[in-house]
Amino acid sequence: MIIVRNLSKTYPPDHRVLERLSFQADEGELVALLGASGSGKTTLFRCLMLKEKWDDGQYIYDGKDITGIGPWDKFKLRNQWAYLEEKPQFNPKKSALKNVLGALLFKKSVWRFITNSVSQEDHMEAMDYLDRVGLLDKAHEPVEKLSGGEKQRVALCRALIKGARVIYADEPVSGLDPEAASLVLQDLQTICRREKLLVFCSLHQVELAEKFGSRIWGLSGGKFVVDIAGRRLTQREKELIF
Ligand SMILES: Nc1ncnc2c1ncn2[C@@H]1O[C@H](COP(=O)(O)OP(=O)(O)OP(=O)(O)O)[C@@H](O)[C@H]1O
Repeated sequence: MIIVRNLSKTYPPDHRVLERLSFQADEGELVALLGASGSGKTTLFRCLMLKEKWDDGQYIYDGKDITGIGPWDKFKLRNQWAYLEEKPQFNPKKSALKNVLGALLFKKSVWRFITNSVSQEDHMEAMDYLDRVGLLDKAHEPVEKLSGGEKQRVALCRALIKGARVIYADEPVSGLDPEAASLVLQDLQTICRREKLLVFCSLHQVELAEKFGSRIWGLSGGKFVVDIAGRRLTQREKELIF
């Protein structure tokens, strides 16, 4: 699904953050990305979402070379990608359902989004997606009253309903207690397998990467120092990453 060859990224004037990264990642994979603070995890995600310019490298998505595509093609592709951040942005006073409906209407047409014209079918679809992430009973709660883990699941729901095929989850469980963190990652894992999505998830906690990643990457010094199928890391691997 994604093939990257020799991705390099430097921030001006000469801070080289990513150094000739190459990889292939496919649908159904949950790639847990580990790395110390400042190792370049967010930069990597931003590069893959084409929000940052690359110095160098080749980017193949779904068999097409998208390295130098123009703004319109980028816009179309970005609809297939979703970014889940540590603190998701919502309209806090609106219910979970209305926040999810917003993403659905925007997908269908910008005009419907602006006029907020919701059909019975849209309503059912949004409820169905909330059900998939276990939030049916919170559908009518204002988002500001939801817990951190529940907010993440609303964000995941918005990503799913807009039809995302690749999800970049940037430290989605920082700030959550261990139980809530596990629940969010479990949802991501289930949905990744069931809907055959490709999920990249940056994490600070090794145990969570070991438990939920089908693959684990360790980023250090701008390079992948670990790229393995999900399993317990050895002490040596941990030392390479941190
Ligand atoms: N817009 C920018 N301009 C210049 N330098 C930047 C910019 N964004 C990030 N950096 C630098 O690039 C390096 C990597 O940052 P990045 O945010 O990708 O790391 P990270 O692994 O996501 O860190 P954290 O785990 O703390 O979120 C850091 O040294 C950071 O200061």
